[in-house]
Amino acid sequence: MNIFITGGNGQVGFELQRQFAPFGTILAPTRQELDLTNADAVDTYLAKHQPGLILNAAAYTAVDNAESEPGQAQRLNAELPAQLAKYAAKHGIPLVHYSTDYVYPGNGETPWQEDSPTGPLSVYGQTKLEGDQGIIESGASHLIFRTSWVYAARGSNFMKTMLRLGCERDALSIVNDQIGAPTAARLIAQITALSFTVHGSRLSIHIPQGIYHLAPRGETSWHGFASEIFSQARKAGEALTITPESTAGIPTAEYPAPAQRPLNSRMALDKLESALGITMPPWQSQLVLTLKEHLSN
Ligand SMILES: NC(=O)C1=CN([C@@H]2O[C@H](COP(=O)(O)OP(=O)(O)OC[C@H]3O[C@@H](n4cnc5c(N)ncnc54)[C@H](OP(=O)(O)O)[C@@H]3O)[C@@H](O)[C@H]2O)C=CC1
Ligand SMILES: Cc1cn([C@H]2C[C@H](O)[C@@H](COP(=O)(O)OP(=O)(O)O[C@H]3O[C@@H](C)C(=O)[C@@H](O)[C@H]3O)O2)c(=O)[nH]c1=O
Repeated sequence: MNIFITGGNGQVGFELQRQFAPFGTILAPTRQELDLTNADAVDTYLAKHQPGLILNAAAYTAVDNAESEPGQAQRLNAELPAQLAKYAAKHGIPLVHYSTDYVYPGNGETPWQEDSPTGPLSVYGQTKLEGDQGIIESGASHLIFRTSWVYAARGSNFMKTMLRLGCERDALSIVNDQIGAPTAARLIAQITALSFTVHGSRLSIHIPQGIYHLAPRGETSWHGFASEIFSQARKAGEALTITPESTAGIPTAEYPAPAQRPLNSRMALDKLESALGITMPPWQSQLVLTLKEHLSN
């Protein structure tokens, strides 16, 4: 069976390639091989390769740039998922898609449920929400995993930015009033694989289809995440110029950016945990693993 992974070179896509390799032939074309902004090229690719499963890990993830490039974000985050879902529905194959905490409005302190009212604050969040809606409306067999604050040993992410700045700077100011859960890309791929069963040469979704929050347990701020990165990196022997005392927590208002971020990115995990019969690990334990992989590269 052909397993079509979009965004296979990204943080989540790369981990999906590793997780799903035992289950079929991985097709993960690079941007040069298949430009996903070209809808006709995507249709031609699907017709040629006839995948038995689609894992859509491609997205326009540059949150600030999306404000000035809404057309690109719309194509990647809204139209592409709907296009893939239309194909999946027509051919009776499952589709997995990844969405974000940025679809929620960010008010209050209560964790969002999967059916909480949405209210994106940014072009990125709005286009991602439209992607979710396009999949649900398509009638395809699907899983939509809403995750948050993704990081990995590869790609560009907050952990790697902090490790770089932590070796270059004496002091850093980091927002401490946006609260959420940093999620390792590897965990996302592992949970995705756990959601499938093997039937002969085919894979099928074995939990009820729909939207699931996918994040580790616990919560922190970006400042808390940075502090844990610095603390674990120091323990692992990294020569950092930054110290815990020189890392200041600041309100979002003091870190102006083109796109507004939600303050409350807490996401309830009960639906995923009960569907899979698991307890998600604490976010700190995932950082240990990812940092170890990064430092060994
Ligand atoms: N990063 C995060 O913090 C979060 C991410 N998510 C969601 O998780 C999913 C995966 O995110 P993540 O792995 O971090 O994303 P990345 O930004 O790491 O990867 C995105 C991938 O999409 C590919 N891509 C983008 N545009 C095109 C294009 N025109 N043609 C072909 N490929 C393209 C990129 O290709 P190339 O390698 O060539 O750039 C890259 O491989 C996304 O749906 C995202 O919205 C949800 C919550 C948090
Ligand atoms: C580098 C830096 C960032 N920050 C803040 C900015 C921002 O509020 C926060 C995180 O920075 P980032 O640029 O990683 O933020 P951002 O790109 O908004 O991260 C988001 O990406 C998309 C794709 C998602 O779906 C979200 O879940 C989330 O992970 O840290 C500081 O306060 N100080 C700093 O020195």
